[in-house]
Amino acid sequence: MNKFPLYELRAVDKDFVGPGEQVSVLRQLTLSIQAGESIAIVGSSGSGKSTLLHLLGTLESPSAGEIFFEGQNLTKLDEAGKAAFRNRELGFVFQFHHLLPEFSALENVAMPGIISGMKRHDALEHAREVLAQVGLEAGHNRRVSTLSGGERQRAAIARALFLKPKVLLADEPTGSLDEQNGDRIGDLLIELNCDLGMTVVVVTHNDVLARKMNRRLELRSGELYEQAD
Ligand SMILES: Nc1ncnc2c1ncn2[C@@H]1O[C@H](COP(=O)(O)OP(=O)(O)OP(=O)(O)O)[C@@H](O)[C@H]1O
Repeated sequence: MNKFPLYELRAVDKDFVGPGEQVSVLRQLTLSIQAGESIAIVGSSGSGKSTLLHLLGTLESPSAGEIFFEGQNLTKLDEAGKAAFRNRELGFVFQFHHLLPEFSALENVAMPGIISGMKRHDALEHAREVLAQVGLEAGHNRRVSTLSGGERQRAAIARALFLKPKVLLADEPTGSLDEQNGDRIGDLLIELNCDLGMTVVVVTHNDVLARKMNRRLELRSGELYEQAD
């Protein structure tokens, strides 16, 4: 067991500097996330949910404070170090899936493996297994442009899982889906959390999805509040 929390945020600020003004989005955030938790980040539009997710994903850097991952100070990493960290530990899922429409689901899912130097045959083989894990075994040879919204989001989750990340960071993963498909994606995220012990952090406006997670953190006026059940 690692004695450190998975994530630890210490007095994190995030400001954006615009023309003539500075917007203070996150103020003095303190947060601990343990391995195996499932967390929803909620709050009104513009409250800084995506910004917080981007900080956890090292896609943005804090303006002040520090972010640790298993005791390692992420704030001290250079760009190459951050990229290596993201590849090794994180899977990302976004609202609009960001798959390549002209390639098959299988090729899209195998992409992180092929990019990281795996043999194409092995990458495709593993992609097949991961697609089965997300319930998309039947659609793997179809081009992404022919898949439904729910199927595309499953493929996107499979791609995020391909390199076996410890953490899945999802930004509005059900935002472009109807209620039923959104619900299924929420169940899938919980399955991955429970069955694989993967830590899941989702940013969402979807209350049903948020309630599936075991912790809900609400951003209000730049501060974080733990919501009670
Ligand atoms: N790169 C940036 N440059 C300047 N301002 C930014 C940048 N990214 C975010 N912001 C600002 O920070 C604030 C928080 O944005 P963020 O996208 O994190 O909110 P959110 O809670 O995810 O919103 P939504 O629910 O609408 O997606 C907003 O006022 C936004 O305009």
